[in-house]
Amino acid sequence: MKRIIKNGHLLDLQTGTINKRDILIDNGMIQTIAENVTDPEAEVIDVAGKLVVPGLIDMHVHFREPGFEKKETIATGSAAAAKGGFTTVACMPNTRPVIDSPETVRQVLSRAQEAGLARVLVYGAITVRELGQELTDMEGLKEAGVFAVTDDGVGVKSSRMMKEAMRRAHSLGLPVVAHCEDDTLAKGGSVHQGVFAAKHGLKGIPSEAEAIHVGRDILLAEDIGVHYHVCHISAEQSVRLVREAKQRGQKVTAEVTPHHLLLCDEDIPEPNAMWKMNPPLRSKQDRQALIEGLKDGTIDIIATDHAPHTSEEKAWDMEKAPFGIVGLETAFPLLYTHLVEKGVLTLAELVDKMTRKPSEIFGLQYGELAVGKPADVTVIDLEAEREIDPTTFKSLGRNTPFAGWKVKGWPVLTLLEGEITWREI
Ligand SMILES: NC(=O)N[C@@H](CC(=O)O)C(=O)O
Ligand SMILES: [Zn+2]
Ligand SMILES: [Zn+2]
Repeated sequence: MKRIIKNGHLLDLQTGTINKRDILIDNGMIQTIAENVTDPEAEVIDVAGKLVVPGLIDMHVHFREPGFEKKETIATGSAAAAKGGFTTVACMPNTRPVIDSPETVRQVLSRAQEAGLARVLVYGAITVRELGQELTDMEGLKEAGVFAVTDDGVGVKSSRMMKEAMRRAHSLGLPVVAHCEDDTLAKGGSVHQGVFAAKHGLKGIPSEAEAIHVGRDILLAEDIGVHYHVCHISAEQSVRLVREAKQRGQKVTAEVTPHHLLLCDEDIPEPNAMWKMNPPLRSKQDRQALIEGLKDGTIDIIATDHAPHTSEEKAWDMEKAPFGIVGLETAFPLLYTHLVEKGVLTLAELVDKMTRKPSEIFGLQYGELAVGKPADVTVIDLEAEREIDPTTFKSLGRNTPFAGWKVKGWPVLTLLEGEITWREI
């Protein structure tokens, strides 16, 4: 089937300029991009005045299937992705069973295929059941389709285990993606060790709990040459370590979440698990360092760490409730409103860090609007302003601290390989 996305405002990521263009899609691929395209066989969708960008890519989501289908399923997570303007997402393996076997990888991929609303990439675990005791069969995982390995949810405790994992992953061409957390420092904490923790007498998680792993892993990776990627970077010290490693030419990359870019511990109104996530919201100064790191390229990409939990679990108190907040359906409007409109990032910088750059660092084929590429296209209404209302989410997770925030820049049309996955235009 042919489609024309007509009169869109296409953003040139290099120059930041916007050009009015039509996109002709045929057979799931972009066939033509030009000022005026006509084709009598094509369905025309007029998106006059709306921003047209490559389908957004989120390299860090938790879809909870298999095992925790009350929190999210691959189908509901994919629907949330589509509504949020995402066409490609990468699923973390901390499911039950953990995605540590080829069989589970195949199961997740086939569920994603059935749902059909997002392109789902799958991370395999580094260690069996993410227990840090024994490496997974990375070769088998790769054959089954994983593109990278991680034990997200927990840090890999043993340096020896991490080093061996890096060697094995590197020999297979798999990036090692790390949740950096030294649990001897972090254990029992529910918020950042800082102003808020002190005020409320809560046990804090210090920044070093993250930075120690970042530093350790950079040292371990140096000789091996593996692509090492830091998940949800949150502390100033970690940013510094990644910056230095990059300056030395090491293949190190990092991601930051929308919440760590927009919030700090002082923004937490009172102890309430909607504000509980791992790593925790850190200090104002850390938040500033993340923004600087993103601007100077130390931090490569933005990823949501979409982590749905049930309302029941998130109603528990701060110490008992699970860590995590959802992100797919709010990421773009939040970042557009609070970073682009306020002049912190340009629109081209924001879009780049959510499309082209993730594709580049992980060697994917997506994230670009160009002839001959898969037609992953997201159309955004930059003027539409709405309050964030968790009851309207496609995600089963309603856990967000951003409920009630009035934001602009909502995705109104998402196409995955030319097929409509979200539309309100
Ligand atoms: N980020 C979180 O707060 N929670 C994640 C785990 C993780 O990303 O480490 C989860 O699985 O719920
Ligand atoms: Zn994590
Ligand atoms: Zn995560």
